Amino acid sequence: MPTELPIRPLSGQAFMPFGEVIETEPSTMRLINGGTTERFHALFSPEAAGEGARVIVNIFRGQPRQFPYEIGMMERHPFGSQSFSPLSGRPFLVAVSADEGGRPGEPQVFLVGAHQGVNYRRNVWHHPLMAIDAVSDFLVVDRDGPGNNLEEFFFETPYVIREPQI
Ligand SMILES: NC(=O)N[C@@H](O)C(=O)O
Ligand code: NI
Repeated sequence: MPTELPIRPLSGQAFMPFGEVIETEPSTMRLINGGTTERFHALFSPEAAGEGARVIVNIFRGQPRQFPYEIGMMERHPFGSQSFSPLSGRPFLVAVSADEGGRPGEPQVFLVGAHQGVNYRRNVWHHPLMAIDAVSDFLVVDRDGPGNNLEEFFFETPYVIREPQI
């Protein structure tokens, strides 16, 4: 029987072990362009490890997940970070896990607001993109280069999440 996972509110604190929340955090703001622009500075630093690696910027167009949704697997990218910033003005879901002896522990699921993004630090277990409600575009900053940058783990018994209340 799949274990149901709660969907938690996202905060920088709660997400700290896994990466960064990309948002207009007041403490990061500095005025530029003669005071006409607020720069929320250095929210995270992309990681791209290995000879010949580079940071790249992509757009992912995600199909909405149907609920109840089974989280049957997690993945991680050993050579680089990966960030998702919504371009369609809709919230989305992320699931992350601590590493437990080389496999993901029980996932933690967060609802990410339409004006927030997340950056998964290098080698952090996460579930692939989970768009909700409608086809949604995301600006994705991650790593390109030689080597296999994808490790997947399939759970013996999937977890399940219900439709988030938005
Ligand atoms: N495979 C791919 O580029 N996407 C995943 O890494 C993901 O986290 O969505
Ligand atoms: Ni990924």
